[in-house]
Amino acid sequence: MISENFFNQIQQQLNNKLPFVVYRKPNDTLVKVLLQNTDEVHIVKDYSEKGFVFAPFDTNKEVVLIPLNISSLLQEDFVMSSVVETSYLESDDKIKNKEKHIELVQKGIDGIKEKQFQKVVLSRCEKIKLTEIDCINVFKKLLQKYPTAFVYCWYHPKIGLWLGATPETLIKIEGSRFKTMALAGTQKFEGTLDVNWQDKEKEEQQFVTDFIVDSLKTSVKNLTISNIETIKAGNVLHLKTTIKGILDLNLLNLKQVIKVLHPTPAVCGLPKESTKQFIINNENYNREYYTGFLGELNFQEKTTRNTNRRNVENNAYASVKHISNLFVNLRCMQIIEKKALIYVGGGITKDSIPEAEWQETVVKAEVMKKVLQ
Ligand SMILES: C=C(O[C@H]1C=CC=C(C(=O)O)[C@@H]1O)C(=O)O
Repeated sequence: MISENFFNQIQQQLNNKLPFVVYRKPNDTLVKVLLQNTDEVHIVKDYSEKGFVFAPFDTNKEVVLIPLNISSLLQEDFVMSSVVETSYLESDDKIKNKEKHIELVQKGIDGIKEKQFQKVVLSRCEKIKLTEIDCINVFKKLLQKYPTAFVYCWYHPKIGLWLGATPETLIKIEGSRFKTMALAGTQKFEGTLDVNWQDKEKEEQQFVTDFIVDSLKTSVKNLTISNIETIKAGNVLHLKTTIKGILDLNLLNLKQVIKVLHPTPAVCGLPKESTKQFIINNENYNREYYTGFLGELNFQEKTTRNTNRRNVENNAYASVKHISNLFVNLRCMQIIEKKALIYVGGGITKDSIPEAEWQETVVKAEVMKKVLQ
């Protein structure tokens, strides 16, 4: 169980207006926190840095780093207690939001029919007024409610405060081994994973798999592509394909892999550049860090060949591995004073029905709304 002192230190950091990130990886119990000791904004230059990265959707904007060498790293196990279902808050302007989103989706469908692009992910930002907000408490609720997600609370006094519970890995790299996923297609979870998927969802997910495989196949070895599976993420189901391989680091280093992958068609579209422009020109709001990525960059892990042996010679077999564990920033919100800005979107294809796409964003928004009360 996490001691109250652990969370008090985070609260103290927030009160002192100093940057921090607190997070827990999917299916893990270890909660880690990095407390940066100054309020300076650090920027990633070439991805050789060590620390926690926080990257926006727009690749022309800077990627923020909480560097390991100027931060205290604390970690504690978090034991789940039972989850209490709560009612949730709604925004005041639902009708206007719906009209605007349906109009945007229709524009996307028209773009596809006019052959400007094949798929585009369109999103919206929903504002919820709060009477009060206790971010640490919201983070605790996220830990409890979403054990299979990457759960985080990130703060920088010069940038903002974000919280989320994302189901999507951008990439995990251990030495030269990598693992990524094509996650797309959504339906509401109704008590079972044994569901049928429509062609629309299958196609939008296949676009993502094909894009990842095509982008990496000439620069990796032992590429393996799993079968498509149905996974549960909070109150929704998605289609997921796992893609693994070994990078040839002379052809593709971490910076280049990220450049190739981000943003994937799970959050942007196909082709990448024209859909990115369409999103920036038409969504009518700034995504900022939503659909960007975040996570550990070049963390060191000591591995020993035989962990049972207690003798000192065993240390001769120890090697240090660099591990990066990056996630796509989905199912997230930004807290500004007493307002929560919830970011949600969905993949649009030629077969999309605007009303159904709106409904999908309503269901996805519940993931954050459920932890706000
Ligand atoms: C863009 C989002 O989800 C992506 C990830 C999984 C399923 C998606 C979909 O079905 O559209 C999206 O591609 C979001 O949740 O805001």
